[in-house]
Amino acid sequence: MIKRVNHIAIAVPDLELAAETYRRLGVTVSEPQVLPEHGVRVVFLEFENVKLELIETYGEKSPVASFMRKNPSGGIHHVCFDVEDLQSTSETLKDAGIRVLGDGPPKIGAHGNPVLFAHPADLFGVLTEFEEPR
Ligand SMILES: CC[C@@H](C(=O)O)C(=O)SCCNC(=O)CCNC(=O)[C@H](O)C(C)(C)COP(=O)(O)OP(=O)(O)OC[C@H]1O[C@@H](n2cnc3c(N)ncnc32)[C@H](O)[C@@H]1OP(=O)(O)O
Ligand SMILES: [Co+2]
Repeated sequence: MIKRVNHIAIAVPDLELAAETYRRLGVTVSEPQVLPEHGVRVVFLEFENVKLELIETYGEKSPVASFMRKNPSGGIHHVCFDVEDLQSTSETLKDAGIRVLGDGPPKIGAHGNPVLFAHPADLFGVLTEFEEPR
């Protein structure tokens, strides 16, 4: 089901400051993207072997707001895996007793691909995102 790591996300209190910090460390940083449907602003850090996603809360109902209240300096927020088929992934997760978050169809993520999230309490304390590359 899981093919590879797509990205690791770090929640930050100030996206511009975090982006500038990584630029100074020699990292290629994308332009900020606003994703109102996900309640975040995001930039990507490009590495040879993996992408990192820096996320900042956006809007009144950001799913990251509560995490930031508990972790005001920021912290590792989620890991994302590529999967072949999101529908069968959703069914496999549910069969394994792992809660899939949200009740509608998968949202489109920052890369233009459908994504879903599984509850951190059911995956060893790690919020886990699954993405189907198209
Ligand atoms: C950029 C777009 C997209 C992409 O394409 O890559 C993204 O990545 S968007 C990223 C933001 N979106 C999401 O996070 C969506 C899924 N998340 C959620 O639905 C919620 O955040 C949540 C996981 C259900 C938590 O909701 P919240 O309102 O924060 O509830 P609580 O504060 O009560 O948390 C419940 C429980 O879970 C623990 N928790 C919360 N967040 C995390 C986390 N990131 N990692 C690990 N654990 C987390 C929290 O501490 C609570 O634990 P207990 O206190 O033990 O109950
Ligand atoms: Co993500």
